[in-house]
Amino acid sequence: MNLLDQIKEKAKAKAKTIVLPEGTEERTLRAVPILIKEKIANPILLGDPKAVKGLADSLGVDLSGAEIINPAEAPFFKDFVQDFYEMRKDKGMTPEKAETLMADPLYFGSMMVKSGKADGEVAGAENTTGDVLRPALQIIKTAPGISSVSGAFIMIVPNCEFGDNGVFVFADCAVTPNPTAEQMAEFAAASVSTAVNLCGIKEPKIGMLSFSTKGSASHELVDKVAKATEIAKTRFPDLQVDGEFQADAALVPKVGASKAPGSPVAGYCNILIFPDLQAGNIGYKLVQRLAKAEAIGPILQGIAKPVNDLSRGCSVEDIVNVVAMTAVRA
Ligand SMILES: CC(C)(COP(=O)(O)OP(=O)(O)OC[C@H]1O[C@@H](n2cnc3c(N)ncnc32)[C@H](O)[C@@H]1OP(=O)(O)O)[C@@H](O)C(=O)NCCC(=O)NCCS
Ligand SMILES: CC(=O)OP(=O)(O)O
Repeated sequence: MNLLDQIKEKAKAKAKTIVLPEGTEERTLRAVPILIKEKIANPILLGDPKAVKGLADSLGVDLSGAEIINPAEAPFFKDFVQDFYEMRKDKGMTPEKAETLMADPLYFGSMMVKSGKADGEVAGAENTTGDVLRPALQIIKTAPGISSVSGAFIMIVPNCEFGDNGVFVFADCAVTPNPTAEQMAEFAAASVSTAVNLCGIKEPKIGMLSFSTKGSASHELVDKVAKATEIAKTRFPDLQVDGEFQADAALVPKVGASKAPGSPVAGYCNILIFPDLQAGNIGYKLVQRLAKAEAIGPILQGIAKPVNDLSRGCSVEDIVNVVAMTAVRA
């Protein structure tokens, strides 16, 4: 059974409820009957039921079995507004603003997860990552002991001898534009949990990426990655992590042995931690498009309850996969 099928099987066993705030988005609607038929999750669509059903009918999509909730008309809407106001009043929130924001499906969806009315949330087929993440970060917040959320992609590269038989975790590809060395170290630790729990990778090996390998270049950007490597080794002594590495030194055994002799992971990395979001986001999209890799994510790591974003370029199948992943983590 391939990795995606394994994840779907795990999701089926959990039968979780996943809220999909983009209830009038075509690919999301097309994903719903697949989720129901394959019993991957119980989906809740947000939006005006008339508009949601109208679009579904025009697309020939059967929504039987899916719950549809119009945020402003939900019986618990006022409670959500009050809770959100209490949560944010020290940050300048007013009752009026809380009411307006809670009518937005992305805020309402995060509140459903926070309150336990849904086990997880998936959005981002039509909204930007920033708009999906902001309510999640404000309402659901980070898991205990974690200060920064990151976004990982599971990359399944066809015909690839590197990584874990072509399976990799890439991070951060979605959240923090310019992480500090401390944040990069946290992303490395969080990615191990994604690699082990979602990908079944038995020996996670982390490469901290740069344009330099073990001091081959001198620059403050390289210093940040070297520092992140040291912090990761000190703060998380069980991790198999090394750097700074160029991508070839991280991935290719021969190059790793020649550029970073003696490194326990050079040439064998299956988790790649990027030095900033430009590199991470560009890197995953290049591998996805040029190597025809399956890119599943971004999977939000370090958040207290599972919320996952989608790329606006996602397919119906991508939505089904990310919902399955979300259900497994719920
Ligand atoms: C993540 C992001 C949305 C943060 O939003 P923002 O509105 O610019 O930032 P703010 O600094 O006001 O943060 C909003 C809240 O999120 C929290 N936050 C921001 N980044 C965080 C992170 N990495 N981890 C945990 N919390 C974070 C802040 O602490 C703040 O919480 P508070 O309001 O309770 O104090 C923003 O950094 C972003 O847009 N990132 C890039 C996303 C993107 O375009 N990715 C590429 C495509 S996938
Ligand atoms: C993850 C990502 O890059 O999302 P989008 O393509 O929607 O910007």
